[in-house]
Amino acid sequence: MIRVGLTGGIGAGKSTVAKTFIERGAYHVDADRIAREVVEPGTPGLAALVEAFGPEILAADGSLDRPALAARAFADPEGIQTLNGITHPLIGARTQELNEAAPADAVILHDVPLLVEGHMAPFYDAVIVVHTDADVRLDRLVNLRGMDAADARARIEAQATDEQRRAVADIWLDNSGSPDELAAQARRVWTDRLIPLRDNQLAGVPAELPTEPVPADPQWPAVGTRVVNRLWALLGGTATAIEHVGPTSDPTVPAAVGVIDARVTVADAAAADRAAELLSAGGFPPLPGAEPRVHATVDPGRPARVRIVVAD
Ligand SMILES: CC(C)(COP(=O)(O)OP(=O)(O)OC[C@H]1O[C@@H](n2cnc3c(N)ncnc32)[C@H](O)[C@@H]1O)[C@@H](O)C(=O)NCCC(=O)NCCS
Ligand SMILES: Nc1ncnc2c1ncn2[C@@H]1O[C@H](COP(=O)(O)OP(=O)(O)OP(=O)(O)O)[C@@H](O)[C@H]1O
Repeated sequence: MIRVGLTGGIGAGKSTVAKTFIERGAYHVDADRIAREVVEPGTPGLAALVEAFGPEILAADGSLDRPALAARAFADPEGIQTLNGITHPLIGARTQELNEAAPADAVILHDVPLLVEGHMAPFYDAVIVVHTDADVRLDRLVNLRGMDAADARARIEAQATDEQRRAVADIWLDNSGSPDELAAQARRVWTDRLIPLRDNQLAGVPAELPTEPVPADPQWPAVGTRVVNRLWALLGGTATAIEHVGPTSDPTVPAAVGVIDARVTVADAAAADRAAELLSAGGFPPLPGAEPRVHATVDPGRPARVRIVVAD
């Protein structure tokens, strides 16, 4: 199974991308839907919201009056913090249950608006960001969805910036064209990236690494940072240091083979064995034909090789 995070600012077009993947068999875990489940009538989540925001957030039938809560919660940063403090742990727990129920060959699509805000990017095999400029989103939310303009603005303000999303995006989908164009991009990502990634992970083999030098890519340091962050998420305390090394980490090289090389330092041989297991389970199986303790990614779109070294 692989876990793919899908995110984007409010109204960016995540639904179009999710629909395209679901039609192709993705196992959809939808944070907005879970957010509704955990505050249904009779839940501890709804009781906690009423205690924090008052009984005015309830409709006549006892269910949550969502616009009433939105008006209170998004009015100031403390309100947002209170809302998130109540709902996010409940959403996290339910998400975990759904992930555990996914079949072994699943492409789990975690549709989560606040992925960047929650610092969750390193916990996915791939992060997809759907991008639309904020002024276009505001226009669509107000004119196509009938959303209150002040509410839409407040949510955009409460969310991550484009720059923060770009920093974590393994795949960037631009939705400034038509919905059909966005769906076409999503179909290519599914076929050319996600399915090979999933199949490699199931087979326990890395994606083929390039061998020919190419002109230096200014994105290499940023990709290196993402790979290092992913490795920390996989290895945690098993590693003592994780670094982007080799030619793609050197901003002065004019050309290099486009592979992100990472070095994972561990304290002893037992930790090296543990790191190897964690890497294999997390999408970095051993690289066939290489010396022991050299692994490589299953992702064909982000070539990366990892060497585990035991500290002197
Ligand atoms: C305040 C609530 C009741 C308003 O409900 P409403 O039906 O108007 O919106 P809905 O839940 O469909 O969310 C629509 C979009 O608003 C944005 N949004 C929702 N909650 C938040 C938040 N806490 N911070 C920033 N943006 C948010 C997201 O882009 C989301 O996709 C609701 O959004 C809520 O319970 N939010 C807290 C849970 C949460 O953070 N959900 C986001 C996914 S984890
Ligand atoms: N390329 C597009 N051109 C015109 N309208 C679009 C386009 N993409 C999406 N929309 C419209 O913009 C609105 C927001 O799109 P959508 O619901 O897909 O975004 P979303 O990211 O899923 O939203 P949310 O953050 O609320 O979950 C919808 O009304 C949708 O029909």
